[in-house]
Amino acid sequence: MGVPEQTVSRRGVAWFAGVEATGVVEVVDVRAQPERLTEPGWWAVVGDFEGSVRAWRFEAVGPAGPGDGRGWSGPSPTSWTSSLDRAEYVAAVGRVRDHIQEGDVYQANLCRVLSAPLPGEPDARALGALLGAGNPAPYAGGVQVPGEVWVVTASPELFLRVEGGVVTSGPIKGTAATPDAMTDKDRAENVMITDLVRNDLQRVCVPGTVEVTTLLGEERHPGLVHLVSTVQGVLTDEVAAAADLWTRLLDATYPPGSVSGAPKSSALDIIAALETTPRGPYCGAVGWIEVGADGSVRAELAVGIRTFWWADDVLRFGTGAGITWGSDPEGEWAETELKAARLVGLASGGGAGTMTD
Ligand SMILES: C=C(O[C@@H]1C=C(C(=O)O)C=C[C@H]1O)C(=O)O
Repeated sequence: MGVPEQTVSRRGVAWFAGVEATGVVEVVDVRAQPERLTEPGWWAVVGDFEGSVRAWRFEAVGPAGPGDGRGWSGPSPTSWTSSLDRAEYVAAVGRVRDHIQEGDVYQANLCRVLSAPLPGEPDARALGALLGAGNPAPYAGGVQVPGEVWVVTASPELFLRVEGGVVTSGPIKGTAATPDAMTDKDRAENVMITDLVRNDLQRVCVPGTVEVTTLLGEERHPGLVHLVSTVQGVLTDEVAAAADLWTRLLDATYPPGSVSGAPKSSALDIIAALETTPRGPYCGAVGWIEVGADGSVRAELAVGIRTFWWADDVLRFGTGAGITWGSDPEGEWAETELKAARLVGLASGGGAGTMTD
């Protein structure tokens, strides 16, 4: 990995937002030991969609170089398989629409996980460099601690930023290949989730301070366009000063609304019933938390979409779409293909796409 052996710390690397960190000092379960994240330090964070959120404290933190993608040797483009194939995904979209008709939910984000065999722990930083060159993303980064975590993200979506006592979230809903292909259905999807995120943030913010500062902003990302809203609020003094700040923030907001659905609890039940494999870090949280010497907290956690993770000799990547009553099942399948094609192509050595049906 090009990481120097540390004497007191374990081997590991994390990179986010122009920072590269090496040498792992400790790992904590964020929800069970939130007070550990009030001590000064820089932490890399990875949360599974299913609920477990861990943070690794790093010893040495400095500016990140561009990295070198030449060390990456990915799976063959034809070796990927999907947890739900085209027919199964289309049928599951129909089931979500049945639930919408029944009044159980008005949106659910339905996902599938692509996997490909990749024996031997690969070099996460090398994949990060490759994606950085071929698919730049605002929340790009990654964490590799051998035997503990291996995640590389090209996420375009902000889950939580905390800075100066203000919490910000940037829910994305609405995906199209070009701006003119964005429909009323995409706008409706976004508004539903923006409202949900407002409600989530309200639980930890001073009443009246939660605002939608951008509604339905259009953002271009490599190969696609998204609708992005921004919601922010002022943390209550009690929450901002709490030793269990991170438990409170996560209890209010986790898992992210955009990759769950609305109402969130019903959407989570439907997802658990229809999806056939855990999402893991996909649709969870990936990013960093920095606690200053004065105890001040800065953090930026992305929604773990457009994200690769590796374990047990298998490389994985998730892709999904928000389903509403207005969904066309084949169109939603196509949207999941669009979200995966470029990144999976890059990780497969610039190969021919996802080839999952
Ligand atoms: C689930 C994914 O994306 C989510 C769904 C989106 C949508 O339906 O438009 C957009 C961004 C994400 O919140 C994914 O990229 O895999």
